[in-house]
Amino acid sequence: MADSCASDAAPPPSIGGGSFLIAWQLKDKNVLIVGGGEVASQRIESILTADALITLLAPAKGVHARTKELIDTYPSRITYYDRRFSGPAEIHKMDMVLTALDDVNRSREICEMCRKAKVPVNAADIPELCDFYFGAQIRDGPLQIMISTNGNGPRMAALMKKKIQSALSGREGEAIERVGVLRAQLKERVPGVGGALGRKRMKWMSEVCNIWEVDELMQLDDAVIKKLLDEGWEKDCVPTLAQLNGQRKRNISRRAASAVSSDPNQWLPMIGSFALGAACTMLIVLARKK
Ligand SMILES: C[C@@]1(CC(=O)O)c2cc3[nH]c(cc4nc(cc5[nH]c(cc(n2)[C@H]1CCC(=O)O)[C@@](C)(CC(=O)O)[C@@H]5CCC(=O)O)C(CC(=O)O)=C4CCC(=O)O)c(CCC(=O)O)c3CC(=O)O
Ligand SMILES: NC(=O)C1=CN([C@@H]2O[C@H](COP(=O)(O)OP(=O)(O)OC[C@H]3O[C@@H](n4cnc5c(N)ncnc54)[C@H](O)[C@@H]3O)[C@@H](O)[C@H]2O)C=CC1
Repeated sequence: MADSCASDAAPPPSIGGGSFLIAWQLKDKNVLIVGGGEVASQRIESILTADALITLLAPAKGVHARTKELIDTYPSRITYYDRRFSGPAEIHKMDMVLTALDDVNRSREICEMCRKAKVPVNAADIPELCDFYFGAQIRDGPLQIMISTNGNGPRMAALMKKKIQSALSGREGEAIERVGVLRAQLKERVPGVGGALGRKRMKWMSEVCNIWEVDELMQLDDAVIKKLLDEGWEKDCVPTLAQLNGQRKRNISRRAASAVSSDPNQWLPMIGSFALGAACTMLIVLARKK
């Protein structure tokens, strides 16, 4: 009986086949990089962006100029050893291991050691042994966009990056930084986690982000933030920047603000019906003229 039920049931919608995208917090964590070539230099730069502590193992004669420059520039972040990888003891205190070697067998061995020690590993030359992949990156302050083709076409990831970059103004990072400050000050004003208050705070923050344009969010300095919290949060509404600046006397209500802000599905049909109505009227007028 149970079997026949199971066979009648529709198969679940396909959901797998991707990788898990996360923003890994590596600050002050230990990352081992084995190899010092050009690929290693790119790895070092990515890892430095996340404020990790790097241990670098590579014989000096194979160290790329850019790698050398990074070692010299960030001595407090990179501990460099002029030698080869020696064995499993190297990975024990590590939170992450990266290999960028011209020796695929050694790379494979290091991956196996890491798997045994349950330390996440990326081998630049062996995708099938990687616990995670690097991706093309767009960075603008706190805004971080990673493009991954899941191992299918790294060059395509670089090209997609250019496309996405051209759709951005370059001001989003600063706007997001200001939103971060507003968010922190709101939490300071109304502390607490979860519950009805948490829901109200989240709804209000979402509304601000929906209504205010990127260029307006950039103007959220301390004075504007205070005003927005006093005139908005405290009065249970989300005024626009123009309204905050007193360009219109009356604050729009929270409901009205939502109606303006929310999705175009609400107002596009209205514009459509209006246009259709206007077109019909014109046709009637023209027909009458004939
Ligand atoms: C699986 C992965 C593992 C990992 O490195 O984590 C991997 C593996 C390999 N890449 C190889 C080749 C190239 N890699 C690039 C460039 C990038 N590769 C990156 C990531 C990744 N590369 C991971 C998957 C990411 C994804 O699928 O999205 C980027 C996105 C990020 C970064 O490296 O930081 C960075 C662009 C960043 C930017 O420009 O912004 C270029 C182009 C170029 O240099 O311009 C080429 C030559 C052209 C080509 O092959 O496309 C080869 C040798 C293949 C061979 O021997 O034929 C292997 C090994 C293999 O595939 O066997
Ligand atoms: N994932 C990616 O995006 C890409 C991956 N690759 C692959 O990445 C690997 C590295 O590429 P490059 O940096 O250009 O190579 P490279 O030849 O410039 O550098 C290799 C480095 O590994 C060091 N090394 C070799 N054996 C070592 C050991 N046992 N211990 C410590 N260091 C050791 C060398 O001294 C050298 O510094 C290659 O296998 C290449 O196929 C290449 C291009 C892109």
